[in-house]
Amino acid sequence: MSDALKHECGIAQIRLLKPLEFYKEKYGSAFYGVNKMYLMMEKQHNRGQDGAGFASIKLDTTPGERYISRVRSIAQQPIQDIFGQINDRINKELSEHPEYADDVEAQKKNIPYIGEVLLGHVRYGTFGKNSVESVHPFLRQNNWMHRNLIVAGNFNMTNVNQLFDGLVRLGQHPKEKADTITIMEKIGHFLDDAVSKVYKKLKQEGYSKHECSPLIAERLNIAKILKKSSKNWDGGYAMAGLLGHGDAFVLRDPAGIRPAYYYKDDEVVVVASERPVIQTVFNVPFEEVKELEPGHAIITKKSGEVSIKQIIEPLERKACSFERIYFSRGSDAEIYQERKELGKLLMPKVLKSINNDTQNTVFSYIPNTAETSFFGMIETVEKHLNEKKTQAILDGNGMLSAERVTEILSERPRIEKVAIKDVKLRTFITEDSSRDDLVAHVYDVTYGVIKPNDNLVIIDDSIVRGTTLKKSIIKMMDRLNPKKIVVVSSAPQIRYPDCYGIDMARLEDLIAFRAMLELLKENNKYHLVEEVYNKCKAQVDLEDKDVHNFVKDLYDVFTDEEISDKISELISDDTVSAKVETIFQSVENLHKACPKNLGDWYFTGNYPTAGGNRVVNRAFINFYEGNKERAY
Ligand SMILES: O=P(O)(O)OC[C@H]1O[C@H](OP(=O)(O)OP(=O)(O)O)[C@H](O)[C@@H]1O
Repeated sequence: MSDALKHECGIAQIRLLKPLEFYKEKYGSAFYGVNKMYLMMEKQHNRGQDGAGFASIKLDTTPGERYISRVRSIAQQPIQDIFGQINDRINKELSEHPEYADDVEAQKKNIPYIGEVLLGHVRYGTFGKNSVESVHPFLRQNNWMHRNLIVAGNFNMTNVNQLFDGLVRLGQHPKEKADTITIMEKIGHFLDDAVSKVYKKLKQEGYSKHECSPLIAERLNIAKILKKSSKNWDGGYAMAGLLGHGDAFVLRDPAGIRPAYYYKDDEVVVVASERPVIQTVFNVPFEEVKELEPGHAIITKKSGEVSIKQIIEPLERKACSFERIYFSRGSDAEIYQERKELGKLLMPKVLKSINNDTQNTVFSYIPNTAETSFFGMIETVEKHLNEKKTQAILDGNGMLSAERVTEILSERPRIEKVAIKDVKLRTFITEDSSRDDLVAHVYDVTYGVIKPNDNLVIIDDSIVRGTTLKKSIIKMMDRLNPKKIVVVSSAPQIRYPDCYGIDMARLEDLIAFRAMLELLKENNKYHLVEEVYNKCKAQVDLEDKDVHNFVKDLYDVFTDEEISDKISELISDDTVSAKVETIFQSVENLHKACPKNLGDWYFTGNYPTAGGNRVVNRAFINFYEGNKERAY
């Protein structure tokens, strides 16, 4: 699967429960759904900037009328691009047919995109081809309305090859080995099957062919189709789908790895990857947006009936913590507090590193995501200073002059915006090939705020490959001549590949892995690499559940601090004059800060599904053999 595509993305689904006339009447436009979808996708642009797609379905059309519209783009600003296209088309129709203006029925009949069921997707394709064909939603067309399937997901399966072979065993001949096609064909297979069965049953009951169609829509059991389709999926997913006649669903993986939230009232049913998106776009309070439980699906039938059904037995909840640290927008009420807490929990180690010398230390952050943890960090510095001030005043035994007390009280943490980010892009989720160049040019530095004897503490949310620091930040910071640069990471050391949707690249790309290898070399223990390789090779043919993560044994040779120190060396070089120190969050404190998202496999190597151990095993073999292929 070297050219596989990944889908660390955002999804949005809207079902309008009332006739379109209602929205025209109440909100002034029958394009209400399209407008809301635009906002929902725009507010999730943090989840994907390489592509965007939109699909909609019109309910109850007459045969011969088009009822599915889809538009996808990989333009530079893909969301704007697709809605630009949609708006142009709508405006063209409206200007050519002024009579449509107040006629919702004519609008629905003649203008594409307008519909009652809508699906949106923002995508980042971290490797492989980034062509428009790989952008979701995917479409499986059929002349039978019920068999039309539209799928968009935020997912990554660890066992696409096995799933593909499963399809072939079913007698299918899939046109591609890409994971979205495989997943869609799997659902499609059981959908076809279900439609045929319901149809047969209806015929037996004496209904005519024509009468069957609406009854099939009613009787199709989506939960059952999803149960059969997802039986062997191993991965992280929030999978959204629409059926041609108007049923809609979103299914979440059994460990709750990928996020999904929903809201419903008597006008709409909405599902999105992030909670605040729904809060803002539909103006609803936090408590009314619910999290979709792991292993469950939200199913909205064409009739408007909504149900939440358990599809798969939930596993131990391991929601992805990297969603909280970096991927999701920090505007979520819980995520915001969690990010602050991450900053706070790092402070004891930071104070130790600067010898409590807050007077000669400037605190700053690497934009943008780390800004929130920075606030948390500063609150803790203020607390520390208050304790120091109180002590100084108490030590004065009431004998201090007013000037001295003012002087004591006036000490504040020195905070500055030292690093500036020149573009709005997120570099981590930018396609691999163009990333290095982007990282090297995207940041700039503020001059004149650091004195030669200062420490500079700079917090980032995560250090993955270390390129942001090495190619850009450290060199720029060093030009300001600080005595010491303390790089603080909200996330623990990223040691293992992710295989559930956040692309943490190959093992050897991870700076923590490279640091560990360096240490093995320096300590004459590099033979352990071969030993682990042999162990990995020996378990290639085992069943996933029997595979063990032996890469952990290599990290276990060293303490976290030894690896952090080596990372400090790797991100600086001879040209850097300041002393560089790196401080990482501990896994324990990460769990304290983000108690609902305990998924930590990229930090600990503890994968929540059996397929994870196979992936890390393969990743290590690939590294050892110099094979550049992805492990999943
Ligand atoms: O160690 P590296 O492999 O270089 O990756 C880590 C960097 O990537 C992310 O920045 P990004 O530009 O994606 O996003 P942000 O502006 O939201 O922080 C993250 O915030 C780190 O700064």
